[in-house]
Amino acid sequence: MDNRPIGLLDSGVGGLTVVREILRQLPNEEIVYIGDTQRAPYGSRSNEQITAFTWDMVNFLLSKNVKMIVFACNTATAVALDEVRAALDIPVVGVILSGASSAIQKTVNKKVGVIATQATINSEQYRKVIQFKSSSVEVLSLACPDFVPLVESNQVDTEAAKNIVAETLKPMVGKVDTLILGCTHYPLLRKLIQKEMGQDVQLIDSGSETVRDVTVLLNYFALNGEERDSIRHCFYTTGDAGAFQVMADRWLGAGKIRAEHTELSSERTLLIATRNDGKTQEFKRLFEEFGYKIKNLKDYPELPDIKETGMTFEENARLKAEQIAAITGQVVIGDDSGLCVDVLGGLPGVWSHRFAGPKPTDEENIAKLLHELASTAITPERRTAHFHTTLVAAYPGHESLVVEADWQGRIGLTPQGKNGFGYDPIFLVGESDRTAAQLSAEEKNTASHRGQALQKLMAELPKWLESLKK
Ligand SMILES: O=P(O)(O)OP(=O)(O)OP(=O)(O)OC[C@H]1O[C@@H](n2cnc3c(O)ncnc32)[C@H](O)[C@@H]1O
Ligand SMILES: [Mg+2]
Repeated sequence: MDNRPIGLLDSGVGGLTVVREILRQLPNEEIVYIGDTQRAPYGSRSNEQITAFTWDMVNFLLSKNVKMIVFACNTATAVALDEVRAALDIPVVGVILSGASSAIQKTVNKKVGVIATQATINSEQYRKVIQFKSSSVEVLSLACPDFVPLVESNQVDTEAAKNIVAETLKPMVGKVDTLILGCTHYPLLRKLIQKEMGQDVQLIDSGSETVRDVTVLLNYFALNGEERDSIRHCFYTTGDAGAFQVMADRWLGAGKIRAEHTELSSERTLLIATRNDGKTQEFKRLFEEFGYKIKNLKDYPELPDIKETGMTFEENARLKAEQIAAITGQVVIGDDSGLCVDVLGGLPGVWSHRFAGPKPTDEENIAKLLHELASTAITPERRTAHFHTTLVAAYPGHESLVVEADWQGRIGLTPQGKNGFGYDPIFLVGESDRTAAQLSAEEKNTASHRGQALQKLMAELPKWLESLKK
């Protein structure tokens, strides 16, 4: 027995259709619900944003001590479920598998339709699951981007809703005998959808199918709640609590639950232990994609200068990250990077910044390097080099997370290009004759040592951040 609540997340009010089933089928379970109404709809957002927002909701639910998380949102399931599930040690359930399985059981003519948001359709998750389980079933998919806004703005009973549903479903009508409502908002439009598709078409509510899986998991992991009087459900929205309440009253019955407004800490801020503006600019763009804001040491003038006394990139990155984390008590990302030229045995390497002296300009470092290579390395084959980045995420009292990446290229004969920083004007990328300083910021970030290292960091960071709570 376990009386902790079940956490449900959704981009808005759609997940209430799952709540209704939980209240009906699992009366001993307490619910904590978070709807990110403020940032809905999710369906037309990028995968990076959907994943970042989903993590905001997951972290919120974890702070409420939930025993299981239900993604009551197809879009979040399609895009972020696997990542979240791998990172957490409580059960995490999504809506897609259950809806797909039910459709396979119910179709007679083996033609199943899926209507969902653009992101869910793009992910092809329903098609993949259905055809993996039963390759003879044909799947017809249709994105309905206008449906969620209709529901979120409480317009389901209007003439406009009727017209939009009719117009949108045209390509689906007459083609299937079973239709998956692949978005938890859509059951709120059920009557209109049924009318348009015809009474013979079976509509599958993927959310309510999911509750069956929740029941199985509660039994399997012995997580069922006891019968008790003190059950208090908590419903939170990042948008307007009043508007959410109207939808909840209508869908669950008047006065069944009380909605509260909450903020999600979406402006997650990470401190990067650097004073280098060029690097900071790159980190800013890269981290923004994942929903993080960043600060650097210039935002904290009182912090000491950390001496880079290490002999390796990792030692230096650890020095910066771990010392600043110890002082500030927060998560800090440290980075040490540099240019390693093969014919110089890897120099300037960890000394890249101070290659030409204690406080050189980028031009002085470049001039010194070109001078070193002038006599020994004339042919392009003798001028091979790579940039290296080691990234360290540190938090006091915890093992740091370390990742690294290289970017291969050659050293040019003269500086070319104005973008980037440091040695970029003489770094010919790969086998090309363009320098890193001739690439746009996007081009550089996609390929560079720092961009690649950050991709690796982001793959592991959620799990590592989670481990800090233990
Ligand atoms: O220690 P912080 O404050 O982070 O700033 P820093 O400039 O000293 O940073 P590093 O110790 O990592 O030294 C990296 C040097 O290597 C060079 N470098 C690193 N990444 C580069 C890139 O993407 N493009 C060009 N040069 C780069 C550049 O000269 C940097 O100053
Ligand atoms: Mg440095």
